[in-house]
Amino acid sequence: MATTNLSYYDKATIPNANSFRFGIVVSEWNPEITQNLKKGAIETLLDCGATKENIISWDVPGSFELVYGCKKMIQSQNLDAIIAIGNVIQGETKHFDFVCEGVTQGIIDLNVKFDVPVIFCVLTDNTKQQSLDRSGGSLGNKGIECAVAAVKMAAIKNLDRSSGSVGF
Ligand SMILES: Nc1c(NC[C@H](O)[C@H](O)[C@H](O)CO)[nH]c(=O)[nH]c1=O
Ligand SMILES: CC(=O)[C@@H](O)COP(=O)(O)O
Repeated sequence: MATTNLSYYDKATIPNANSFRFGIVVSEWNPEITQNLKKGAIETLLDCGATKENIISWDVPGSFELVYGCKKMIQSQNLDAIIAIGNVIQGETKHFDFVCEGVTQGIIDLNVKFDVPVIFCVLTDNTKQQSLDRSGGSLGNKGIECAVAAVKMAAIKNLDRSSGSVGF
């Protein structure tokens, strides 16, 4: 099923983020897209209770470098979740496939190797219009969706053994 609305969320189902520290790593490729994703993510984190002081942001050259940037951020910062933001648009060659596979597998590896949830906020689109539609356009903003995911996963990260289910 195609994406319908990436921007809707119900704050009643989201934990308060006021005690959580968030990282955002942003690809510089397609900045018109990635900066809108970043804007949506930050606005949503703040709306969910996060403070500006608890949100740190680094830029990397391209989506392929998101993996290394997130790794270094995990190793050097005390974070509860990271949002990896990128936009890969199909070109003439198979390079799209390798970049998408590399960043996807790399982020999976980070979630397995380290104890900080890394949220996959990478648009992998056939056309620029698809990216525009999903970064504040007709289909909403993937950055909003991923910020909500980051808050929810930060809550799970901070569960202690005595906690029960996390009711979202
Ligand atoms: N074509 C896109 C790229 N390509 C660059 C790679 O991400 C990487 O920086 C390069 O291969 C050097 O390692 N990156 C994107 O984020 N989006 C694209 O559409
Ligand atoms: C998606 C990409 O990696 C971008 O560089 C497309 O380049 P190309 O047209 O050479 O496939």
